[in-house]
Amino acid sequence: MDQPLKTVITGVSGRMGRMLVATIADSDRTVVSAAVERAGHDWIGRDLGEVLGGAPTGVTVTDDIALALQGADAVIDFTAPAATIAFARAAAEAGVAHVIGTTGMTTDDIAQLSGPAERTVLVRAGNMSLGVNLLVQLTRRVAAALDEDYDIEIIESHHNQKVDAPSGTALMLGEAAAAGRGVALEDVSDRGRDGITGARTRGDIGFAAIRGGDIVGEHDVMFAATGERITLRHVASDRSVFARGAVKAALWSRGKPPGAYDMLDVLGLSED
Ligand SMILES: NC(=O)C1=CN([C@@H]2O[C@H](COP(=O)(O)OP(=O)(O)OC[C@H]3O[C@@H](n4cnc5c(N)ncnc54)[C@H](O)[C@@H]3O)[C@@H](O)[C@H]2O)C=CC1
Ligand SMILES: O=C(O)C1=N[C@H](C(=O)O)C[C@H](O)C1
Repeated sequence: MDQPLKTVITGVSGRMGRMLVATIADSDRTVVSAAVERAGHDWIGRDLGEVLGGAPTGVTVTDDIALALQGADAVIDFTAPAATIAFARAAAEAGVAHVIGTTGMTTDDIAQLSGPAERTVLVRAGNMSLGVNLLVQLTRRVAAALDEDYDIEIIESHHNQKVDAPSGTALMLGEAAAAGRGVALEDVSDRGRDGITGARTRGDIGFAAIRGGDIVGEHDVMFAATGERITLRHVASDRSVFARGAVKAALWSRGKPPGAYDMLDVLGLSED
């Protein structure tokens, strides 16, 4: 068997960072080799196990990404767009695979990942769960089978701490629906209805975002026509589905050539 994958976790005190530490602790194929938080965070300089309320692990939380990447095989990154761009450059420099779950990235942010992806393996997805990635493929197929008599609406629901909208998953589903229809999402996307909006434009793909309580992540893709409605739905009730997908992507990265990949590649669901 291969040596356990030496994995760096960024944003380690966050909702996903903590879930990743727990997921890796349950695996004999990966170990946390370093843990990163933002400068000034009160976990910096402290033992990861102790700040999580357990036994010491020997991993000291750091804000120095270059140091954290030394000798590592992969970095799993669920943080924020500016941090992720900086980490992509550092991972490319260190030749370490970069698994990105961060959402809310603009087109310009994403363009800044193409240089790093020429130098290392970069896997990025707005949702790392198997279920959502299957839903992406189903959405593309249903959109291809139906014409514009079926209005496509994407409704996402998340917890009250989420900072970006529409969710990364909603945008993945929108891209899939647009691809199924053979159009560019940017040409048909309707993201901000408020006031006297006028009637719906035929062919648009609409987005709606709900924020409340501790909702982990729910996504509906609705195809609404006169007289009938089809809804494809995914409900995440536990963040472990995202963490398991991210760890799978990190393990998959081993030995792969540099390039930009997504979870469809990792899961073998890519149809292109
Ligand atoms: N692709 C997927 O499957 C999923 C993606 N996400 C996305 O992951 C991101 C994080 O989500 P949560 O864990 O819920 O957020 P969170 O706010 O709980 O955690 C983010 C963490 O990143 C840290 N951070 C920010 N800037 C940093 C920097 N420069 N260096 C080091 N650490 C830094 C913060 O201090 C915080 O601990 C969001 O963009 C979210 O949408 C969340 C769940 C699943
Ligand atoms: O912020 C979250 O929590 C989530 N973010 C991702 C997204 O933006 O789609 C994935 C998941 O839905 C949870």
